[in-house]
Amino acid sequence: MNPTTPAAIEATGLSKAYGDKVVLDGIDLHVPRGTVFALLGPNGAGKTTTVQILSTLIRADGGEARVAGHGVAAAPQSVRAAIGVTGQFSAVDNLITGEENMALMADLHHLPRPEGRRICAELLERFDLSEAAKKPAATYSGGMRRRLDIAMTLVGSPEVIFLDEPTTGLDPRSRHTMWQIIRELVDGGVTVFLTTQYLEEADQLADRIAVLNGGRIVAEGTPDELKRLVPGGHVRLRFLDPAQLARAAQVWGAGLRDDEALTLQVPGDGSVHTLRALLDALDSACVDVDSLTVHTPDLDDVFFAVTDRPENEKVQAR
Ligand SMILES: Nc1ncnc2c1ncn2[C@@H]1O[C@H](COP(=O)(O)OP(=O)(O)OP(=O)(O)O)[C@@H](O)[C@H]1O
Repeated sequence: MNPTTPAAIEATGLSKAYGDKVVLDGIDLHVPRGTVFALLGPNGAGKTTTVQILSTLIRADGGEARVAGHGVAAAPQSVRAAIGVTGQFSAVDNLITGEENMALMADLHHLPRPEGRRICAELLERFDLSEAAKKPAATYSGGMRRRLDIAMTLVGSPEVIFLDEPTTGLDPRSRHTMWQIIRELVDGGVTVFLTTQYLEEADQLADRIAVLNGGRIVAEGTPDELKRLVPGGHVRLRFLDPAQLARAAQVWGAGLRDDEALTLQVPGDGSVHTLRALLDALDSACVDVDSLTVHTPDLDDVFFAVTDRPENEKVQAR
């Protein structure tokens, strides 16, 4: 990253409370231009609140933020001119057609009519909505509506796009289409700030991920850095009867044992070498294994590890 290029999003010490409830307790953010940043967190962690502050919809109680080079408090109009926001509550008007929704956005951005029409037609085509363009948005599927929402956002050629849970409720195919769209946006130089509850989504898309919990960022890093925060993988062995399980548990005192599921979880990275040693040891102890599954650490493990921590304890990813 060129240190002279200002970041797309820069925030220090952002705080926000509703009455007694502290929602954000001093969060710092740094999102370089042309990258995807994912903000993860459990329900109610403050993800939407963060997006609302950065997109000037609400004011922070404390701290500072700059988006696309403009202060959110000092120059909200300049921030708004440089960003696009698609949220859980989309801007799509269901009563009018896709094309009319797009034309409204072109008017809002004061685009001259012919240019506006051209841009809208191009975007409808790009998001595979040309055929449905003359139908009311109420007849669109969830995936089509999200695509229309993003297409509408792009009419204003934003530098930074906030996507608040862009794929919640979409089926796997529509979710993959949306991921592809997001990748193409970034290839085109846009910065994407994404909130999601889907760890796989952050893993797939984000250059950097921050996990918000209890009003603070409790972990931050690249997906790989975050995965390194949790201990290595494990192998889960399933047995046919309690006697076999008990015998195996004697071999691995340290394993995590589930008497109901008849499983024993033992540390292991799933390499052929480890698996061979494991099976040899079971053979020597005359233990029959019904099946085994290998589990390598993923973002789920990170998420549960860092959101289980006592509040305010930040884990540094390296
Ligand atoms: N206008 C408001 N008045 C009072 N409390 C609010 C308001 N807006 C948000 N909150 C509270 O702030 C907390 C954070 O909400 P926020 O919507 O930012 O969370 P989130 O991480 O986006 O959650 P979700 O994943 O469920 O969308 C919640 O406890 C919510 O109830």
